[in-house]
Amino acid sequence: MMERWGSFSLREFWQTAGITPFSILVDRAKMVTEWLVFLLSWIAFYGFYIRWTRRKQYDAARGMEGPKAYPLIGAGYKFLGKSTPEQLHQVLTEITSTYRSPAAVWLGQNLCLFLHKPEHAQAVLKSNDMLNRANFHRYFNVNKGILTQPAHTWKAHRKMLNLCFSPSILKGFMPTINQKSQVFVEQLVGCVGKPEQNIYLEVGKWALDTISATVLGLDYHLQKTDAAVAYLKNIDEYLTLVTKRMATAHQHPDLLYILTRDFRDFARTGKQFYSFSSMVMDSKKDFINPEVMADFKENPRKPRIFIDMVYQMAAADPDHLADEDIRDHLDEVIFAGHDAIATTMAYIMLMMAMHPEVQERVHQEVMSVCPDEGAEFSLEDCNKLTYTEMVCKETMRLFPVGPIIGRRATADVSCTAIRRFGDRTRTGSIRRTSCRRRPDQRHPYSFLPFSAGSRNCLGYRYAWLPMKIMLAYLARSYRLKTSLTMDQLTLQNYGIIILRIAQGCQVTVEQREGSKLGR
Ligand code: HEM
Repeated sequence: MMERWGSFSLREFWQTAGITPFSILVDRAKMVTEWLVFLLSWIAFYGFYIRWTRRKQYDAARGMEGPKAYPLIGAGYKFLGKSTPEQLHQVLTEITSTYRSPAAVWLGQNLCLFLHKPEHAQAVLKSNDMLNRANFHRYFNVNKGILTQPAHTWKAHRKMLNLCFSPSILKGFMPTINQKSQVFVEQLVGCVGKPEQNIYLEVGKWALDTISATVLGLDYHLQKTDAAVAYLKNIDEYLTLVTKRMATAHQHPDLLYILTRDFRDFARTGKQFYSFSSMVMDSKKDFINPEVMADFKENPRKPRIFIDMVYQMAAADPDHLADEDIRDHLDEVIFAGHDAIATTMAYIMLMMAMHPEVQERVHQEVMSVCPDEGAEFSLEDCNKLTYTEMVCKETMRLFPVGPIIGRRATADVSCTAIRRFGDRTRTGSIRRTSCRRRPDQRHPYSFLPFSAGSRNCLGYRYAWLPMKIMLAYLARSYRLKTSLTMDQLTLQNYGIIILRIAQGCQVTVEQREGSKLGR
């Protein structure tokens, strides 16, 4: 009701006095109620929509074990405040050790199934409807290479890139792999007699040097210079930021992430991460000459080293394989290749240092196959190193560098114990294995260090060569020791897909009697 004093209304009088009149309060309450009704209807509608479009997933998850899920957040609270690699490892281990496979974990409104039974892993890895990587790979910000591509573009590329690790190519790598391992043991003389130290960086340099000189065909002599040190040191910071983002819900949307301080650090470390592939692409700039192009055209199925094959694919299909895509292919193989080999080798060395009797047996085997310190190992020699291979496998069983394989279903897939799960369901498969059974009684999918199925590790045949050869060179000339024990090791999970031992490769290095290295 408006009473007027001359030309001055009562409402204006109250407002001048700083008091809100009752009629205005009623107006506001009405407005707030209208907004609340709108918001609640919208939430109800959205909830109904989610429930309806994901009804298959809700059906599938019913009856499965898993942490309690709440509306909107699902079981996301499990990751609350758990954003460091150690904490992430603990959460993931807790989930897989508490709930039976397949365990249903709702992350927000997305259903993630954790499978850790060999039969379940087999059903997933053999299925043609499970060839897409899980969504969390997007946080690495590299998504057009062979490792991350969606299945429809990946298939043709993988068919070509399989040729890069054919027997004839691997045979051709042997002198370089030997030479790089020889450099490693020569450099290790510098660590003899020093107190216990983490030599992970040295192992990383060896791995990157070997990958560059073979898979990329470019020898930068990375163990003799510091050219790769910044790249290698940057990796953990980059992966820590990716891990934090994955475990922090409000950092998921790109629009919010770019406002954070972490984004600035991610951009900086990302630049360093891509610096290696930039150097490689610069080195290859003048590579595509008419002669090379003619060879690409005439021999499209000829086995070539990885980098040449990528350039051949780009020449054949320039519209779909631009410079950016070439860079992603290179970044992914450089990272997937060197990091997996370096971490696995570091753990094998640590395990040998912890188990002297095992180390002595490896030494004996190497000496029985190729005792001369200057002599190279052949492919036949490598095949004879059976005990050495068992030591590598046991280390990979205990510390698989890729502990989780994340895949996304594009159609219904059924496993023995999984009823059905539909589009957009994510599957995290944690590999836990048992060594108690006799090898012939074990399920073939109970030990998968390189995964299995058509999207398994591209470089698994190659990986065995540098690992066995470096280990043989090492065991021939050195003895490693450590004060660490198994229960002191701290496990970390980076970016959900990478397992690390926080202590790296903390050892003392002793030169064996009779070794002439550095003398
Ligand atoms: C000890 C050494 C290695 C281990 C334990 C390892 C393990 C793995 C695992 C578990 C995967 C995931 C497979 C899946 O999703 O099913 C993978 C993928 C891959 N690895 Fe390896 N890897 C190693 C060395 C290498 C090397 C040396 C290279 C290259 C030179 C390489 C290149 C790749 C690539 C390109 C993929 C993606 C394959 C695709 O998506 O088609 N890896 N690796």
